Amino acid sequence: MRRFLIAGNWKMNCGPYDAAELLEGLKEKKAEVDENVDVLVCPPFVSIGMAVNYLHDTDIQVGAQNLHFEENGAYTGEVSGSMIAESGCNYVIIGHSERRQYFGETDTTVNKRSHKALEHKLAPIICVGESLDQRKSGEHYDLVKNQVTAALFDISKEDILDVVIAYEPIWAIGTGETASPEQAQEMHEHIRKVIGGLYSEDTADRINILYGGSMKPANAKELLSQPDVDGGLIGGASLDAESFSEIITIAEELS
Ligand SMILES: O=C[C@H](O)COP(=O)(O)O
Repeated sequence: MRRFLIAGNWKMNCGPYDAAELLEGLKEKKAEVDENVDVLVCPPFVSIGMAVNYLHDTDIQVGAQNLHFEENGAYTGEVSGSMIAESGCNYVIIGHSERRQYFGETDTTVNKRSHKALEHKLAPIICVGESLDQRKSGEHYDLVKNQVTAALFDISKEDILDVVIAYEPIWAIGTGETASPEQAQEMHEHIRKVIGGLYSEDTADRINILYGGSMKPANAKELLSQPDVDGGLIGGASLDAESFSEIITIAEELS
């Protein structure tokens, strides 16, 4: 039985002071969360330590937004999986389209990072999704299939159970334009079939597939009601304690 995962990706927002304010608001509204819903915030690296300390007495977990695929060494500006795990995180976002677009992330590095995350018992939230042009030209299903297949290369049948996939159509990220519930469901079902083909149907049934792209309280119910939508990876709306907690409440009501 899958549980909803409501994850906030803060992106490059909220240093420690702003993070404290945001988490204070979130704690007031949602320190306790229904047992069928997992809640996660992914602050920038500099705010992770503070968030972990701040949230230790709540049901809210903390994750990172990226990790390096090497263990340690001369990689100025990078942060390793062991450092993230040691900081108290249990999830890490990998392959977000913004990293693919601005920082040269490829399917190969997404796969390497996913292996490294799993090695450190961090659940990788692997992001996939198409651009508007790719959707218009009808290549979105193949593209997402290839992204998922490449990301999961050589991941064992045991480790796959800790992987989370986030479907984030690039055209819906930060644009206010959301995939319709039908579009989200179709792609999530497709992703589940791809995983079923790579592993087994039973395994695919156990994997959480999140939707990301302008999810907010006004559209969360419809999106989360789709049978293959198991939660959200939420950008803008996670920066507002009220909106984020409203989405959590919607998930609780649906679970
Ligand atoms: O990781 C989160 C996604 O990029 C969605 O961002 P958004 O909710 O601001 O559209």
